[in-house]
Amino acid sequence: MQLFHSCCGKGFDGKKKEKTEPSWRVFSLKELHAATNSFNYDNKLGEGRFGSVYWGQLWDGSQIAVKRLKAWSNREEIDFAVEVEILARIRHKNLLSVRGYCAEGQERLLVYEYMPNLSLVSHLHGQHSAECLLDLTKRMKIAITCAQAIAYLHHHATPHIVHGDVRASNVLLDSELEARVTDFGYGKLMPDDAEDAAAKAKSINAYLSPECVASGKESETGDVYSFGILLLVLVSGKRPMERINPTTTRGITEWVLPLVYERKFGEIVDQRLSGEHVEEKLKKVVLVGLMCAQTEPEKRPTMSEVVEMLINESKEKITELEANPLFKNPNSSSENDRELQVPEENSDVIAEENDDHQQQQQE
Ligand SMILES: Nc1ncnc2c1ncn2[C@@H]1O[C@H](COP(=O)(O)OP(=O)(O)OP(=O)(O)O)[C@@H](O)[C@H]1O
Repeated sequence: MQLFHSCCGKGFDGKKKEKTEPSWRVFSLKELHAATNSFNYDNKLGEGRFGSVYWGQLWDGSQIAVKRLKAWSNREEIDFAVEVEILARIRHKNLLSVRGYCAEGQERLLVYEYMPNLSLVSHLHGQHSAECLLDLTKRMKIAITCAQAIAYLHHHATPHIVHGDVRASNVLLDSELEARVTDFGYGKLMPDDAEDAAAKAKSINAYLSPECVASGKESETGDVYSFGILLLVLVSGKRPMERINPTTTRGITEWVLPLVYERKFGEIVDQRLSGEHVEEKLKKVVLVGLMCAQTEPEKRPTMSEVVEMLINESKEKITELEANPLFKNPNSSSENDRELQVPEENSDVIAEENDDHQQQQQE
């Protein structure tokens, strides 16, 4: 199908795009085979719910990541192309947009710019974690720029987009360790049979809000909840769900909240970072993370408000934030009991990032 072969440099409506903005285009299967050494196992970067990702290099030397989608072959080429084009038009400096796609025969592939520093997960818990490349400044910047990227999807993109899968493995890092949020808008692209698999995977996703788990539906407030968990993971270096004994797991909010009641912020902060200054700065991130991860969706801030809270440097703001009833110890007041849901004990799975497969690939 040649539908969009002539679209390079133009939007769907035919208007010229900014010259400086990298444009999307259609790739041929032959070109992607050549770039990835025929999807060689050695080129494989990892595997997610929707397929495997391969590193590749184009004829001009540029590096790409190619996501080879599984179970999409029944998706009509034209529907697929239209949906990809909508996603490809979403541009923000902290979003990793689709650079192009390939739809030939049974194959459906998405092409992205290659991110040499992989994902946030590999820096917090994976192959880069020992190097501790993410200092305080970088973590603060990642928190703010990710919030801005998601706020852009919610409030400024046309159409507005619910990310639906905000988590550390979907925050990729470029050569400067700057964040690029990826994997947004997949809900629209998915065929029905893949949706079931996705729903299953999501039911064990520790980033997912209680109402999204219950309804199976994505929402902006659900994204805010997931972003709250992401902030807590970023500050603490902990996983979103940890096994505390052979039969019990504990969600990150369940661990953080009692420490916040006692104002023991130093114990929450990743021990690889140290010092008073670090604790003070990251305190705000912890508080904002908990505000986002409240059980009741209507009590969560919007992503624009989250951005505002994160960039505001004033001490008064932090004091104001800290005075929120949410951070009062329920044992010292019967009112305003815990607003945050303490995740139920789960003896079946450690609902982590689904990143075990990823780490196996990378280590
Ligand atoms: N553009 C990219 N540059 C570098 N690595 C990438 C890129 N895109 C994906 N990866 C890596 O490929 C692996 C698989 O990514 P993928 O997005 O398919 O799954 P995931 O995000 O880990 O899981 P899920 O699909 O369930 O959200 C991950 O290790 C990810 O870090």
